[in-house]
Formats: sequence, structure tokens, C-alpha cells
Amino acid sequence: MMDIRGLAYVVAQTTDMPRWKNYAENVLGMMTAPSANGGLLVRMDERQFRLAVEPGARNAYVASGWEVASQSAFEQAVQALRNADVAHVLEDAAFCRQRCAQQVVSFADPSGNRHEVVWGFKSDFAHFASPMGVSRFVTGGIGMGHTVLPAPDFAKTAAFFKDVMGFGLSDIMNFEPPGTEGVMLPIHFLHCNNGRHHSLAIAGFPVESGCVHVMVEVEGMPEVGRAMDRMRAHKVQQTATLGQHTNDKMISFYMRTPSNFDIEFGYGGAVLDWNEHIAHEFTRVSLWGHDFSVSQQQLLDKEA
Ligand SMILES: Cc1ccc(O)c(O)c1CC[C@@H]1C(=O)CC[C@]2(C)C(=O)CC[C@@H]12
Ligand SMILES: [Fe+2]
Repeated sequence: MMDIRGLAYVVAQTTDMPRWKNYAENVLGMMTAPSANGGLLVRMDERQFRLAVEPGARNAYVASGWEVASQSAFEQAVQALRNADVAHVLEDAAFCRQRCAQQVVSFADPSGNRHEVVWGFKSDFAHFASPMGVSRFVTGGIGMGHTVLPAPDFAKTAAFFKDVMGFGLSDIMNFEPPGTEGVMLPIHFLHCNNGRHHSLAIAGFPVESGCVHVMVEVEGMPEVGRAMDRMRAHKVQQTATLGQHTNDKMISFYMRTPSNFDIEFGYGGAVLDWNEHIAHEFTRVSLWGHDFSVSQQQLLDKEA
């Protein structure tokens, strides 16, 4: 079984690189640098990148990068893929350079989402200086945040993350899509070997862009509010209002990225001790706020 320490990075693709650069710098408040392959490396901390944007044929999510702590942990991860008969590629030196890692193994989960397991990140330890004055993104030992992936083949995908990738179940939500009755779509919130409530969630429905959302976390409530101001100033589509989740206590809002998945921008997520946690099912998305109908409303406003 793998011993994953956190979400190291995510990869997206776009048909409009200048739009992504503008979004990353002026809305998210992250640093950017051009990459060797005509893409964009987006920085949230001292690492070379946490979000890689590649030129592509569509606007979509490409891959999730998962970090293990050492070469032996990497070999153990590859062995877990072999033992489970999962097709995988040990990426070549040029690819590893692109990902700023010593070694990369790539594979797909049973729902077809691409994953990369890496060890040994590269960093120039340049000071993180947000172009929008964001003090700091919360990364480090708990990873860059969380990602929520479509898992239409739900049971197989849940088993894959538990049995092959070593994730643990934090909690469960059975989601009733608005306007439906009796339809229950499962969402599992999963943790790896760090204190973040979830580094991954899987949702039992397909998503066109390849990802439901990626969560990034800042250090204080003013930084969340200032990001909302920038979202409005740049006319970015908001997909949920400010609110606070019941399970990880995160205070966050949601907005669209140029790659058509969402970013959850939050503060104050719980860091848990897994020896004390008890898995449960919750029936309420948020303690307060998080109106996910605003994205629909904005579309209706546009049509009117
Ligand atoms: C319920 C929840 C707990 C913690 C999180 O970090 C988190 O993102 C969520 C929301 C999950 C989920 C979503 O992202 C897409 C829109 C969903 C399906 C809803 O409409 C309700 C729950 C939402
Ligand atoms: Fe989330």
C-alpha cells in the first residue's frame, strides 16, 4: 500500500494561457512563471509550482500529483500498483524535470482520473511574494489543499483509493441534487498521511472538466474576503457563496477557473488526529452559507 503524504500539485490544461496567467496572479494572488513547454507554473509557496497549466485542446483538469516522502516510499507505491495489476508508466527524465520531481509514476483510477505519484520535489526557495499581497497559502506538511474528482464508477474507485493508494475514509455525504427526488449521489471524503480532513474527495457523478474543485487555503479571514473582492472585480463566475463546512469547518467560497473546474478558496480548515477521529455520515453540507445555486442564478441573469 502507498504512504501518501499530501496533494503535491494539480495539472490543468487551457486554450487560453494569458487568461489563466491573469486569473492566477490577479484573482488567486499566486506567482507565475513560464514553463519550458509553453505552459505556466503557478506558485503558492517556496516550491517551483503547485498548479501547472499546460497548453491544450480544451479547458480541463489533467492530473493530481501525490507526494511520498522518500525513494523507498516511491518504490513501495510502484509495488502497490504492480500488486493490484494497475497499468502505470514510470515517466522519463524529461517528464520528471517538467514536474520538478526526482521520479514520477503515472496511472489512472477506475473512473479514468489521471494520477501521478512523485518524490523529491525541486525548490529554489525563492521567497513567496504574492502579486496581490496574500500573506501565505497553507501548504507544507499537510499538502497544497484538496481535490474533488468525479467517480462515476464509484464502488471500484473508492476501493482503489482505500486498498491501493492507502487513503482513509474521513466521512460520507449522500448528496441529493437539486430538483431531483430520491436520487442520492455518494461523496466520500478521504485523507492520506497528514492532518488535513480530506486531501481527496470522490463524487459519484461524471464532471465534464475532469474535476469538481480544488481547495486552496489561506491564513486568515481577510484574505478570503479580499479574494472575493478580486473575483468580483475581474467578473469571475462565483459558484457558491461564503459558508462554513460541517465536516472540516473550512470557511470558504467557490469560483470557476479558466479550466472549467472550481477553486474553493478557504480559511481555517481543521487539522485532525486520525487516532481520535471516527468516520461518520453527515447530512448537512454547511453550518451556514455555501449557496451552490448562485452559479445557476448567474446563468439565468445572463440570459435575461
Ligand atoms: C460538503 C463539503 C465538505 C467539505 C468540502 O471541502 C466540500 O467541498 C464540500 C462540498 C462538496 C460538493 C461540491 O464540491 C460540489 C457541489 C456539491 C455537490 C453540492 O451541491 C453540495 C456539496 C457540494
Ligand atoms: Fe472542498
